Amino acid sequence: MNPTPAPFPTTRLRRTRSTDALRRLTRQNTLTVDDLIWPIFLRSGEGVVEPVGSMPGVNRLSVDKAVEAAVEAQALGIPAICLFPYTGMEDRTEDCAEAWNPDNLTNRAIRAIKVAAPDIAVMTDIALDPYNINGHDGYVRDGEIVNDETVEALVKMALAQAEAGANILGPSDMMDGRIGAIRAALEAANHPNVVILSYTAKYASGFYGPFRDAVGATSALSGDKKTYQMDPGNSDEAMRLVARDLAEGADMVMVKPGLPYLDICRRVKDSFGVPTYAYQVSGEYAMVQAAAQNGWIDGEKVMLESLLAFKRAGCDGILTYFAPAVAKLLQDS
Ligand SMILES: NCc1[nH]cc(CCC(=O)O)c1CC(=O)O
Repeated sequence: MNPTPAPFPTTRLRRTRSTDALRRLTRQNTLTVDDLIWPIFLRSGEGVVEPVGSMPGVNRLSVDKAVEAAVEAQALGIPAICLFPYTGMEDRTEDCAEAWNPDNLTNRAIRAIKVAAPDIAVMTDIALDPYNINGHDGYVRDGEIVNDETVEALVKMALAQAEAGANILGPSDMMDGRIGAIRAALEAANHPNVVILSYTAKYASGFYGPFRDAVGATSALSGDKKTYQMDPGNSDEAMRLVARDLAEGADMVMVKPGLPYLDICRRVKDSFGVPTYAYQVSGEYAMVQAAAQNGWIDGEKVMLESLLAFKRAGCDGILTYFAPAVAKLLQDS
């Protein structure tokens, strides 16, 4: 379809923009609370709400406070919450065994949230970085991030999370073959309905900086993640990754970071037509908040506009630290 507008003044494209009613009537994309996944940070302790310096408005929460957040999110109509543990050096070992401890921070939080807010979908992160002595998402052997051995550990981590009651597993590690291995293990362990939202096109990005502060990974990480996360120059490779992950049993796919990679979101949606998500990551959030705090932009407007952009680019939903703020705004409007 390629409509040819009649010449001016028969066609005046401003006509349909001239009133709020007409603008609403002709709007193609809208943002709703159903589009939101809220990432939260967990930490040990009780009654703890600890601000993350580089992410104004975001806190690390002890399990009891995370439960309160989940109850609030459920009441706001947010469909899913995503859990990330803050860990210190004492939680990190060479074998990363804490990652599949049934009583680790994430697994305790999943169980508590499923009791208090049973209707909200609980999503998790699968990667070894919170528990790895060197901060990498996979095992490091002689300076190399090894693939296959890491996948075996990721499967154990995934099963422990499914066992705790997680609804959506989010492998964020970018190892090859992990989706198929996790899917087979879930089927074998009688978890047929656990969803895999694969971090499929995850780029080696500078936009993850504040997140690494939030989870305590900044000082732990040695080197960079370029041998497993994608090169920001690539686009075709993302299509091959999506095809691969779908073939291995992913139910939903993700592009990450968000705004700088909207072209990838659009290509994925057009090429595959599958449930497609974007992660508006910590650095994107921090940029908006910092500029808003300085009075340089209208934070609320930019928040809504940036999230609507994901819908326009074809995304079915967005992981965003703005989720509760947006949900409240949408409720009031
Ligand atoms: N596997 C770790 C992980 N899971 C989500 C994020 C980033 C999220 C954000 O920046 O908001 C990262 C960081 C990384 O890969 O170093």
